[in-house]
Amino acid sequence: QQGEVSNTPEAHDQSYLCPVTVGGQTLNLDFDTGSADLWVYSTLMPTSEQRGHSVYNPDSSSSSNAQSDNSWTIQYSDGSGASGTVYADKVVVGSVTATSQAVEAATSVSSAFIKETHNDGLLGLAFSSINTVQPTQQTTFFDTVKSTLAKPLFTAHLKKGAPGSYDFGYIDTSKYTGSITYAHVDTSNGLWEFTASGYAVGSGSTVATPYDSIADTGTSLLYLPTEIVAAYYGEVNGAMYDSSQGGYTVPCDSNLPDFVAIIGGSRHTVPGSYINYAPISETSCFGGIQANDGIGHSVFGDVFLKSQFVVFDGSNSPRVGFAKQ
Ligand SMILES: COc1ccc(CN)cc1O
Repeated sequence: QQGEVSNTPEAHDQSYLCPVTVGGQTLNLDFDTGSADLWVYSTLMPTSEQRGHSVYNPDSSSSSNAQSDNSWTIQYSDGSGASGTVYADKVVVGSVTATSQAVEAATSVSSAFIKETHNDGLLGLAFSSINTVQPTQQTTFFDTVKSTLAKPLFTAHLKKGAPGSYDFGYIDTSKYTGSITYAHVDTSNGLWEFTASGYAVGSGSTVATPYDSIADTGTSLLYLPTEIVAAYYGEVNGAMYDSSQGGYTVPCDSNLPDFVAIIGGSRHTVPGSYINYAPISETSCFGGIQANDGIGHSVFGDVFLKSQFVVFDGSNSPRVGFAKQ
């Protein structure tokens, strides 16, 4: 099988949500290549926390089966989290169907999620080795359906301020220009982890330096080594590290330089305008490039990914591919 589902950006392209049917009930989920749990808002949560969301009601699904011995709890790098119980149910993404997918029904979610009123949960697309269900670890939607897909891959086509798509099982050549360049993925941390080999700022010269990175659709910004971040903002008049904001800010009227990442031996360019992420005040804007301190690797999040067509190849030698949109 193969299929396509649309994604729609939240404000500032902070996240991208896709309609998914779970036991015949449609929820809008954040597809996250940085985690491996499919969890949903549910009727098991306090009613007040459900308000404004579409929720999964396992009792009203004719295809749900409680996995009563299993539970889950997840913490994300931004400090948010959720926990709950587990059901097996039918999950449909576009036209791709998992007849019995582990659906992690939330009993509790952290305040950061409650604030995202259109987000009804996450669909993890990292490797199942980091799924949090205990005592019996479960597979991601992609791993559940992979053997039934025409090709064992999915693609991400995220756009700046406009709907895009995720495709499963095929590469739509109309969604990119030029060629796709691939980088080998190291799956030992359960992530789409690769090594970028250099960078350039604007029209500046290319600096060859390897940096361990992940492709993460569930992270909004582009997190890079501190020396690369300093080199970038060193080219921006009025840029500053503002500890009260927790990162670099730029004047909102800046003409920001492009950022070029060298991956798979090719140049992949983020337009400077994508690096003006969101206004903080009348004149100050939060930078879309921030330091990766404390994360342990660089994170190619939506600020970068929305300039690319990205292939997540789950074959026996996993790799990520990037092409210009
Ligand atoms: C609070 O919102 C989120 C927290 C964590 C992730 C996964 N990186 C996605 C979210 O939308």
